[in-house]
Amino acid sequence: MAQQHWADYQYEIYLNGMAGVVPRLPTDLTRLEELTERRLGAGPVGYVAGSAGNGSTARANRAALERRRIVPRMLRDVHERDLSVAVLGRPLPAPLALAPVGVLSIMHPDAEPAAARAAAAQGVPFTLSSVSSTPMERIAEVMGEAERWFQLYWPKDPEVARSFLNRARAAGFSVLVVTLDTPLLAWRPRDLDQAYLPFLNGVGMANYFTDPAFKAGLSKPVEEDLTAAVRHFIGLQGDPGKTWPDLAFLRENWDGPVVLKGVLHPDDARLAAEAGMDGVVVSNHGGRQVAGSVAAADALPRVAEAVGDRLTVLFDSGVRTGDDIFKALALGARAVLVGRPYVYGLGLDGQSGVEHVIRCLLAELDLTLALSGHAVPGTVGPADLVEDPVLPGGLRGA
Ligand SMILES: Cc1cc2nc3c(=O)[nH]c(=O)nc-3n(C[C@H](O)[C@H](O)[C@H](O)COP(=O)(O)O)c2cc1C
Ligand SMILES: O=C(O)C(=O)c1ccccc1
Repeated sequence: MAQQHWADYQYEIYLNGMAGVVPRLPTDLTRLEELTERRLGAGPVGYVAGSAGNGSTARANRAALERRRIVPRMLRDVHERDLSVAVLGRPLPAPLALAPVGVLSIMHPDAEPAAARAAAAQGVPFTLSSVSSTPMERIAEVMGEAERWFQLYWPKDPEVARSFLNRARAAGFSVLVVTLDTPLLAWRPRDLDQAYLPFLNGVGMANYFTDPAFKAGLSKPVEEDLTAAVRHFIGLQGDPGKTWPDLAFLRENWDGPVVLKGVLHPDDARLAAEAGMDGVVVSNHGGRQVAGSVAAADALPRVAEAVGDRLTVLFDSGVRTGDDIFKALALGARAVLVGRPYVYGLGLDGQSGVEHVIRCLLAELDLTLALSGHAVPGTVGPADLVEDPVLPGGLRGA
């Protein structure tokens, strides 16, 4: 893969400025949420920006990253840099993938295909949610050969689960990301206060409504009884009865890498390794599930220490800037997933908004590496960080 010079986005922006053109979206991605709040409808924005309980987990995610500070090193020849990494046997141009986010059609009519095209254009993996507004086969069409991962919400009916896995395989998805932290939806006040949940109107059901095994469980076609079809989805979706031995099903039905998303405890990471999994995503679902949960960045070093030599450790929840990615690498992640920022980019400017978000994150990461004395991600480690003694978690960066 040709090495990409991510920091060139900085030059490109200044050069465009000489022609009187400034970026359509802010380059400080922490500003995207506020812009989205102003420009998009209250229901969709509340659903995307909202989190569990009083929002303390989402704030803690930011605080745990902000509290850690980079200690730059000088005079280390950072002239030539290469951000590429191998993740689960896949060569990636940088330690970044787009996180699985459901129902993207509420943010932009171009929905998942726009985000998938943006990821493909930048060479970054796109992770398709089970609960997408576009069927997985359509994503395969728009992505061509580009790297794509499939996120499974493990349905109760094993025939539907098997069918999803077979379809994802046939559609060229390489890595299976199985989300464990959402067997039920948490208490989410912003959605509850507006009584807003997109999939109750059938939005985000594309994979289900095109699935033969799912449709076999309906007494009438979806077009004739949408309410019954949605009720069937709710009955299947999430299974709080599952336990670790059930993971054998995944190994039997997926021959590529399997990653468990939503692992926070080092003992769960060890159980994942014992179950023959290939990786974990240290994540608290962007603060959307357990209110009061440990911040994802605080859980990361202990998980990396427990299984870093056996499993691929990925990270998400709270990444907003290139220096956040640097910090996650230093805390033991091989690569990070980003959620809301790309969804805001999509909502504000479609495919080019998503590309802007990817390019900002990676330009900033490239420059942060260079200015901190690193030419490649692999040399970043715990010695590059200190914990800010004057910033107790939670006081800043919410
Ligand atoms: C609107 C929204 C929908 C999401 N849908 C899914 C989903 O369908 N499957 C999943 O595994 N995670 C889902 N997530 C969680 C993301 O994959 C990811 O863990 C989280 O967004 C990371 O935190 P961040 O938004 O702070 O980057 C969703 C997150 C958001 C914001
Ligand atoms: O809202 C979410 O965080 C999420 O993961 C989800 C769960 C069910 C359906 C759609 C999205």
